[in-house]
Amino acid sequence: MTITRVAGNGGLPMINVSNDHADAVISVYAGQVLSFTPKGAADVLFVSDKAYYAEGKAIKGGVPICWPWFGADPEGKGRPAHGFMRNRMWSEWETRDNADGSTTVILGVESSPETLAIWPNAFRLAMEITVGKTLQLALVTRNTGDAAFTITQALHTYFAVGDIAQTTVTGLEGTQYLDKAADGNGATKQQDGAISIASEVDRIYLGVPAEQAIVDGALNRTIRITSSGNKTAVVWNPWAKIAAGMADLQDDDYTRFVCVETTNAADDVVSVAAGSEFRLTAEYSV
Ligand SMILES: O=P(O)(O)OC[C@H]1O[C@@H](O)[C@H](O)[C@@H](O)[C@@H]1O
Repeated sequence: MTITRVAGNGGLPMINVSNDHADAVISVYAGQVLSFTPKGAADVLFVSDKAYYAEGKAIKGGVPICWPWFGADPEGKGRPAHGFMRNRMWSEWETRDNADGSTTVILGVESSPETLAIWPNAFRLAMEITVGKTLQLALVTRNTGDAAFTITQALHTYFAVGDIAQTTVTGLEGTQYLDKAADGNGATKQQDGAISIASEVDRIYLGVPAEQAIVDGALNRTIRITSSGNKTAVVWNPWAKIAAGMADLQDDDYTRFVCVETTNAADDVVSVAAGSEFRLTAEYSV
């Protein structure tokens, strides 16, 4: 038995996965992976001890899903930042054990009169999660309507680090980025060397390669990220002042995580034709 269904924090439905390779906690609410712990290793993901576990609120940590838009409402209608999937109940669609000892859980949401009132497009959104030696994620958008629609999106992953001051993000050297912590609409800047974080960092990297790494000198480990379907990636750490203003973070939590997000953001807008699907994938290994 690799899967146990439990009432998790706040009574939210969660799936615990435990197999020969790893343990994981997956919240059906928000379609969100909260923990991925390869056997013998520390958790790859960070979740705030002050996270909210309540309908209508986003859980601070793990792998929140931003969909069908990343960041502010693209139409300026006052709808919530990062879309409306990270704060609603999803459904369990499928679970299976695979021949290589990994376990797959598929969660999903289909459009309903309620979602159509927020965003007028028919869809079927699936989050495919495979827990094995690595954590494999696929966010699959199917257009079930009769006209194309566009989306931006993110796997807004909070990676656990031992100490942000001893952490660098590699793989984005030489790429251009939009600096949201300065003037996100200004000219792009070029990444010079590995990214080290010593103040607020909120950047959309453009034209990114398929691999990045988080090199953690405190935990003495490297987390590798391999992605597909994205031309952009976001690196975010709020640093002290913004973290202190977030009720669902402890003041010093900013030292314990970095978000390296696989995204379709900024001008990386995806058009999904009627009847077709789009896959955004990421794989994490340590
Ligand atoms: O606090 P939220 O809504 O979860 O967003 C967190 C951050 O998410 C990042 O992806 C954005 O680039 C930041 O601008 C934002 O502050």
